[in-house]
Amino acid sequence: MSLFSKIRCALTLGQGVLVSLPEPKGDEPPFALFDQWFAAAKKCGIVLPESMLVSTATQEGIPSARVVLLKEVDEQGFVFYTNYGSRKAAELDANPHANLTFHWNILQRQVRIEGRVERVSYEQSNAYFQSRGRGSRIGAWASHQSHPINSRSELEKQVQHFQEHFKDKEIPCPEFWGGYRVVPRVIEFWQGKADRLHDRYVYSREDEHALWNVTRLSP
Ligand SMILES: Cc1cc2nc3c(=O)[nH]c(=O)nc-3n(C[C@H](O)[C@H](O)[C@H](O)COP(=O)(O)O)c2cc1C
Ligand SMILES: Cc1ncc(COP(=O)(O)O)c(C=O)c1O
Repeated sequence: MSLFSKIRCALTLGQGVLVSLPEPKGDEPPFALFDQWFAAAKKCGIVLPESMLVSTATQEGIPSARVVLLKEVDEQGFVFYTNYGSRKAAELDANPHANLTFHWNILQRQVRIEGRVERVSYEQSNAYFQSRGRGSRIGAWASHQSHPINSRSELEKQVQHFQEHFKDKEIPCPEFWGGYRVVPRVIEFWQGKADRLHDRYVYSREDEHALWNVTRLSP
């Protein structure tokens, strides 16, 4: 084992390369395992463990991907917040399917999630929006995300405009900003192991009312 691997094992208390994934049982849902891995990622010092790659595609199947932050997760799905006028939103409106990919480097873990996508309610978006700092709330109003802008000063003018507009007032969540929930149909857990002989388990279900199946995949 290389020095780097030894340091990594020490830092992560042997999670990752040293510990095999427990054999999953029959039709057990994958959420408990996701929670366990996410908690481990938060504990081991990874910067922004909640960052994930969101891949979308146009109706013609042309893909695009970008990093966003996971803000809520439960058995209903995985929620991130964004601008409903952005490129990703246009792609999701036309083709409501996405893939989420987490890579927790030091733990040698990857999780890939596939599923249909729906918008969360305005109430849910507003509840999250109100938890953000005032600057980020103004920023959301000021930015036409993914649209061309002539200069930074144009953006700053927009910021100033909304600072004045909302001076001493509550800042509501804009109708053009909110959450998307990815309702998982497939979740793959990948645990890096020595000699590239990794553990891979893929959980899948026909739809969100069906039971989960789990299968081991070759590395
Ligand atoms: C670490 C990190 C976290 C980010 N989190 C978000 C996020 O939660 N929501 C968001 O809209 N953009 C987020 N961004 C910006 C996106 O990567 C992207 O630039 C933006 O959403 C526009 O993407 P689009 O043009 O494909 O729609 C984040 C970027 C980074 C690097
Ligand atoms: C443009 C944009 N929107 C939303 C977010 C979500 O994060 P937060 O709500 O913590 O600002 C980010 C995070 O980087 C971001 O860059």
